[in-house]
Amino acid sequence: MASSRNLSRFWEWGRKIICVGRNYAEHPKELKNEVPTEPVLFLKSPSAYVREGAPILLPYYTNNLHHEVELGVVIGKGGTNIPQSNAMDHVEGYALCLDMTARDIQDQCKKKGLPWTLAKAFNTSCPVSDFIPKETIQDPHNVKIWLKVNDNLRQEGHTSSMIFSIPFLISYISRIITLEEGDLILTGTPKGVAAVQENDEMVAGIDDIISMKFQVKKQTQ
Ligand SMILES: CC(=O)CC(=O)C(=O)O
Ligand SMILES: [Mg+2]
Repeated sequence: MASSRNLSRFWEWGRKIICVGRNYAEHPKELKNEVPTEPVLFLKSPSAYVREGAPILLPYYTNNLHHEVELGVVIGKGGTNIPQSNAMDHVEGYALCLDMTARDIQDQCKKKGLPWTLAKAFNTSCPVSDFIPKETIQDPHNVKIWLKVNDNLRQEGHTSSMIFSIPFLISYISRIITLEEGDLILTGTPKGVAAVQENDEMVAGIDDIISMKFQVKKQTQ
């Protein structure tokens, strides 16, 4: 029994969104980044959450907004220094997520040694599906995540290709940042990231377990 409160609308809790980068070797390779030997972590703000029915907004300062489809892990029981051996007891469920990324801004930040906040943490940068109860996904390291843009398949990856497993990530993160009920961990994206334009329609899914649809719109000032 992980949670005392109902996490089926975890995005309304306003908790942390902790993202893992470069967790599928093929993705850092396609961006000519090094494959990590330790998890790469960054955060999104709770205002990054957006749900089906509302648009993903193109930030006014980017010309290259990329999609990254990812498996999200919803934390049900918080903790610090969580051992890998019981890390899965802290999981309440999952969600399909997009880590929307202003790639041109991220490239500039990397060159200047600046943080990725503008590239990764802007409003609507974290579209999420409905909550998926833990029992629905027997093995989170054995599902396919996919994303289509205007009906063209762009990303298709298998969670068995993650470099760092979910128990390892929970344990690693909790030694640095205390995990709380309602936190969301994005576990990294497989290859195939690419740009979206205004009015593009993205449909993403986890096998045939869940799918979600979002449209991209220009931000009106
Ligand atoms: C280079 C990145 O943007 C890393 C990232 O977010 C990922 O999922 O990998
Ligand atoms: Mg990502």
